[in-house]
Amino acid sequence: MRYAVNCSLLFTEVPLLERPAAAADAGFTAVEFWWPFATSVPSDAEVDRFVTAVGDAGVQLVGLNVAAGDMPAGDRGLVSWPGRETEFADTVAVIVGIGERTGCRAFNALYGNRLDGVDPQAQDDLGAANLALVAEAVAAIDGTVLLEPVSGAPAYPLCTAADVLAVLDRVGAPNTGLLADLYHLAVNGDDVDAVLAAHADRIAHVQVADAPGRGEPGTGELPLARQLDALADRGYAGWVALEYKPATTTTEGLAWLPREQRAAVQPA
Ligand SMILES: O=C(O)C(=O)CO
Repeated sequence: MRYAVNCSLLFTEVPLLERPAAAADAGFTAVEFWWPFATSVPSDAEVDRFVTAVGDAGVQLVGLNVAAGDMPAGDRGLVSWPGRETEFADTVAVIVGIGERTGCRAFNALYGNRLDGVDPQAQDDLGAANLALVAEAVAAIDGTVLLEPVSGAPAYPLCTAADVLAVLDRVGAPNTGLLADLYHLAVNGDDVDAVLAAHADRIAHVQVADAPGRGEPGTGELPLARQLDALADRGYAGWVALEYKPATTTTEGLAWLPREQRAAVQPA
């Protein structure tokens, strides 16, 4: 497996711009981030600092979340949020620029919560249009748009792999894929083994955490090692990102993954 580490949930002991170097020190060569800026359209200087932090650390950025609103307040994406279309288009332009400069090619576009008083059909119509927009934009850099089922967000409508695949089928863009977060899928009650068996070819990125608790593998009850083996057997050769909340410290929590398995090379 080719592992990457999510620097929005791990290495939070140090400031965000120091995390790529912390990941490199721990033996990783690939990182991913949730949207790393306070606003959907950061200044050029903020983008420069982020790109420089990744480059100076010598790690590869292999996944980046598109701006998703105020995540600590509960927002989970702008894709299906009427009234924020211009902001979404502007932030897409920023991710394309970051992709050009870093080589990042996978962009996780969180779909967005259902909104009080807004017709779900209208949200889904906008969601399809915005996903088509971001897919077309990142196609220019050979990028892929990831769509993810999320747990712990009661108003987020995409809970299962089937929910995500139905949206992607509607969008119809070739450069989209399922982000199979094995934790979110399991917590939402999806049949993860069946998803991996039926849809390995549509999985463009994988994330792992154990459940309950969203801690590192081994802290819960999920059969993650077996499921990753099943994915490999079915030809999945993409990234597996560690996207969990370390039970104690990041370093202690990494004991489950021997250092020699942390470095990765880019999948062909
Ligand atoms: O909101 C979450 O839990 C996520 O995994 C975002 O990517």
